[in-house]
Amino acid sequence: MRQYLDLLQHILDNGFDKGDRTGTGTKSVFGYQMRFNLQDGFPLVTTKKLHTKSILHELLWFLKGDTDIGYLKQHGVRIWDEWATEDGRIGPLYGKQWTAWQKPDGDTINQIEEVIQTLKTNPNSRRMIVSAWNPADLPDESIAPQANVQQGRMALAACHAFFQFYVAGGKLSCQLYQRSADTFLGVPFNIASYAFLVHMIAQQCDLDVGEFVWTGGDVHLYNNTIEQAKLQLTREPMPLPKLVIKRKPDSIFDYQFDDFEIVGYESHPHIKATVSV
Ligand SMILES: Nc1nc(=O)c2c([nH]1)NC[C@@H]1CN(c3ccc(C(=O)N[C@@H](CCC(=O)O)C(=O)O)cc3)CN21
Ligand SMILES: O=c1ccn([C@H]2C[C@H](O)[C@@H](COP(=O)(O)O)O2)c(=O)[nH]1
Repeated sequence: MRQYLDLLQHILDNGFDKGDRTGTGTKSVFGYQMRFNLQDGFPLVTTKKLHTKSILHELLWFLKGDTDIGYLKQHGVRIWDEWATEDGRIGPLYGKQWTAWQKPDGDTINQIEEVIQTLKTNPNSRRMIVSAWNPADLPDESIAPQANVQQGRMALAACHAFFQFYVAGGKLSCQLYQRSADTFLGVPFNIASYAFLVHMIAQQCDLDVGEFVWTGGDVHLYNNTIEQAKLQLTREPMPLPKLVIKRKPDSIFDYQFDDFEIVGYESHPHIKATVSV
């Protein structure tokens, strides 16, 4: 994961000091791209230990169309706790937009299902896109996440907002546009999550995996994660692990946690950081 270390260094060298919604303050650059050839291994950061269980449960939760943190809590995943209402809701975020985008006529669109259908029938299409960026459901930045949810809006505006698939030479690639990127805590999760998703969709469509291209907008290191980023830069990356999917479920919506095994994940120790809310 040299690409990730290069990004940390790039922000330290070129980042502007920039205030932000959470009040923590950041070092920030605008626009950055990383490419991961998924044939080279599964892109899990190795210069700190990642909690893959949280990443995979979160993705399976999105695919369920679920926006209630009950499922995450049941599995001991706490990464959405700070943004949920007391009764566990985060509003119409990823799960809702991916699988049940609201149409004006009352019907809904399952964007994941449609993309898979197109991949199977017309893989040359240049329109294989999923958008979580639904302006009608965006929160008001000046009030708390929970207050937005009470008004029927997203707790946070979608960060991994828009992704596109591409097929060439029998391989499935995906590019994500992430409008806002917490490079220390969020980005390692986001890269691994989309890598899981590409493997799952490739299996469903009988394709090999190609590249995951990560494109970031406001790419920042919160000021309370700068020392942690520097510590990571003193560590040598290790060889990437491999992902094994043990079964081919009937649909993208039928995967279970136990279907996945990460083989050979070696990493340096975990590094603690406080998430900015
Ligand atoms: N500031 C901020 N950064 C984010 O990455 C982020 C948000 N807010 N809000 C919404 C979601 C929630 N996500 C999160 C939230 C917390 C961790 C986190 O604390 N990670 C720790 C512990 C992981 C665990 O317990 O599983 C880590 O060390 O990676 C990661 C992603 C990603 N998103
Ligand atoms: O999947 C995610 C979700 C969130 N983030 C980060 C990016 C920002 O640091 C915050 C969101 O704050 P905004 O003010 O809405 O930009 O969360 C992430 O990196 N990955």
